[in-house]
Amino acid sequence: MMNASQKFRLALIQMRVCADKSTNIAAALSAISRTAKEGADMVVLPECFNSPYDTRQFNEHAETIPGGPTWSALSEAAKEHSIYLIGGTIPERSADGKIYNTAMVFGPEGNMLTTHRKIHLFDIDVPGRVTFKESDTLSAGDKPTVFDTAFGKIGLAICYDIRFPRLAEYMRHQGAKMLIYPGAFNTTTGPLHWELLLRSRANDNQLYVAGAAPARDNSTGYVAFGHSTVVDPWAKVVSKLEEDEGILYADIDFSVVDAVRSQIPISIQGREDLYDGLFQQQQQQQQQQQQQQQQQQ
Ligand SMILES: NC(=O)CCC(=O)C(=O)O
Repeated sequence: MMNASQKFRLALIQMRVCADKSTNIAAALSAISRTAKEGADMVVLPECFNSPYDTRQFNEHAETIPGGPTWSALSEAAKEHSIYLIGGTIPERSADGKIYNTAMVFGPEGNMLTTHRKIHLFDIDVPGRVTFKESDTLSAGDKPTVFDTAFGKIGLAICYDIRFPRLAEYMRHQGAKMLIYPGAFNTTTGPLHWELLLRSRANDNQLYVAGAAPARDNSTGYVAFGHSTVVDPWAKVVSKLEEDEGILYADIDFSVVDAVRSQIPISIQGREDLYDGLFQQQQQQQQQQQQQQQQQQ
């Protein structure tokens, strides 16, 4: 591990996912071991790396956290290689029988630091292009996640969560210097929105943003876009993969976050006094209009 406290080497694993859970876990472990040999301090797996991204398969692949085979394998890998490991996501079966799309985070001693349950479920319908309804089988999380590392604080959210700027803003206010999104965008929205969203969240919040995706497999029902990407606090893409399997490395320096925030100080220039009043006014006007409409009916 690098010693300078704000600098570290990040690795994103863009792997192919198949229907067999143990094959997926073995592939992840082998890639993690490669990243450790290349000096990675923090490693990120993609969304849904132990199961096909398919609502009909989540139940079969779901496991409890802690205690399931994926949890054990990742905990041991983090400890063996002395890395921070963000275990992409897996379908998690909770004590009350619900299933969540959940990311696990392990520290270099193999201890689980936190989990994040996807807050915004991916329910969209673009006719003839892409229709997906996570809420058919998944439940939504209700807690933003920011965790401490030796390098600084990191915010964690999952794929569709990236479309919601207020969640990112909240994590930034909690001290995050990087946002990590394990994500599986698709070939319809990916080309238009994936990089745009990663760069937008970086630009809005002046921090690093990393998106770790599964590799593309054209034989599956839902075809992932790939293109794992790291963006810096200037909103510049520093490293990006195409659609095939691969590992993306980026050398991160959190002092750049502080530099950008002091050079372009938007976080202290916002006119919250103005917006708060304007939003309240707008809400009052909408309520009045609704009341008038109800009276007229
Ligand atoms: N797995 C997801 O949440 C996909 C999100 C996505 O593709 C989008 O367009 O948003």
